[in-house]
Amino acid sequence: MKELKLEDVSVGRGGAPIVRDVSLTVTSGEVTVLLGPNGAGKTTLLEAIAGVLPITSGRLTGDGDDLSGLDRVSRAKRGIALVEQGRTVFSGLTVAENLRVVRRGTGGDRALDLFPELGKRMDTQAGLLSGGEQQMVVLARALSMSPSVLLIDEMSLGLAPVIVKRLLPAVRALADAGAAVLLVEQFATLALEIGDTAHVLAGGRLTHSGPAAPLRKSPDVLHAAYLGEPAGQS
Ligand SMILES: Nc1ncnc2c1ncn2[C@@H]1O[C@H](COP(=O)(O)OP(=O)(O)OP(=O)(O)O)[C@@H](O)[C@H]1O
Repeated sequence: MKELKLEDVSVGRGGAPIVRDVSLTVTSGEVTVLLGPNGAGKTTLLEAIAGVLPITSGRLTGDGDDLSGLDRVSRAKRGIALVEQGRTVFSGLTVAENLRVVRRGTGGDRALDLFPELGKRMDTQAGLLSGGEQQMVVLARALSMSPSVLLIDEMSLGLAPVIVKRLLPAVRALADAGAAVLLVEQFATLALEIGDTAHVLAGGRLTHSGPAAPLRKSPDVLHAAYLGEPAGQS
């Protein structure tokens, strides 16, 4: 899949509207950053794309094909992978076993190219790794599935910025290798450094959409968008 497209997508939880009329495109080779305050609906939107939650209205297409009728497994088979919030390693299994759970093709080897430090920890129980190393396993596991669309939900949760700085270039490398990446990240400045396009979601609506580069130098625009003030639509 080269292009994932959302057109006026709305998503609810338990009957309550959470995400409203979101339109955005995630393209192969690019990192699309999705920023926004807590509770804005970022996780809800990623879950709707992955097929965990239904879309209430709007269109979700992959290379022009309607995906909304597909369940989560079918969307995964179409190449959509969701790296969920929180580190979700199988803590009782070794790193090698964690990677083997989903491994197919050559994705696992690519994962080791990205995080060579995991090579030395293959026989270690994943639950004994540091938080940053666990997140590497989670990313490596997603990569093992050779996804064409990678949805990453706040992988930095609970990690120090120095670790996040190690992980984000790997995300950039995945996009450079051809993946379409949609990255939800609380460290806005760090995410914008590796992003091509940025969207800000506040109160369930997009309040800013545009190239990532100008936002790096415009904290005021970012701040206004976080507060829900529409600015700089493009
Ligand atoms: N399981 C649920 N049932 C009902 N409402 C929920 C559920 N999970 C989240 N919500 C509500 O949906 C809204 C959006 O939550 P969501 O987790 O999508 O936001 P977010 O932008 O990812 O926030 P955060 O950055 O805090 O993770 C919030 O108001 C939240 O209270």
